[in-house]
Amino acid sequence: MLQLIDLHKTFDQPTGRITVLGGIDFHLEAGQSAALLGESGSGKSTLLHLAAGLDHPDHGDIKINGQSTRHHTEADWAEQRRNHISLVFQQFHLIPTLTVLDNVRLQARLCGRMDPDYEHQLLNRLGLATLTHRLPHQLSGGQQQRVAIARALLHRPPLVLADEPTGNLDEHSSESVMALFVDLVREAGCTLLMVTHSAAMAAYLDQRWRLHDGTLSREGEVA
Ligand SMILES: Nc1ncnc2c1ncn2[C@@H]1O[C@H](COP(=O)(O)OP(=O)(O)OP(=O)(O)O)[C@@H](O)[C@H]1O
Repeated sequence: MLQLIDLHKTFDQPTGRITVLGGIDFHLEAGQSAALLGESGSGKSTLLHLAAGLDHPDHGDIKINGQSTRHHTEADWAEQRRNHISLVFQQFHLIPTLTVLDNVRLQARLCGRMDPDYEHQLLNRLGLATLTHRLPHQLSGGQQQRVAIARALLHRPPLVLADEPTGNLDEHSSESVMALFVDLVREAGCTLLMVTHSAAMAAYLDQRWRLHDGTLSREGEVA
């Protein structure tokens, strides 16, 4: 489903050029979930951005569903994100002028995959059923995160890329929401790559990978 082949990424900084990803190889089968671990600054967000086409590698290839993205234009990537990839990032990127319900429906509408039954189920499971007419600023951080999750899953995208929120939610509520998120991703049959700082969360996923010194290695499989 998602394949990263010899990905290299450097950045120019005032002190010189730094290599963040120095030849990354990674493969995740459809329906599998993987945790991406690593110290702060090890390149986790960079890797996620490359996999989503929000930034591009110096060289290497990203294959999604077996298709190379090497020659993708920005329009191709936008189409890919609209139809095949959902992003759940630390900033929830809700539209402030739209209600909860319209925010939840946003991506499904864009790609023409509305599903009233699944929408009903998602809103209930995520505790949003009574909040559908509110605006994002009338929600807590945790509620906003759950809206972002519902929006990411309503159209059942083949690939979900997630950056676990750390700063603005307390550890307990963050972990319980992310555990529910992983359950929903599994039930929807999506493939998941998730940055997490939590060992408990990582153990909940099928695979664990660690970024260190520009290389990615797989850690012990979870039974
Ligand atoms: N656009 C950029 N220009 C220059 N340097 C960058 C850029 N984006 C990231 N970096 C650098 O690349 C390195 C990896 O950053 P990245 O955000 O991917 O790390 P991370 O593992 O996600 O960190 P954290 O866990 O703190 O979020 C850091 O040293 C960062 O300063």
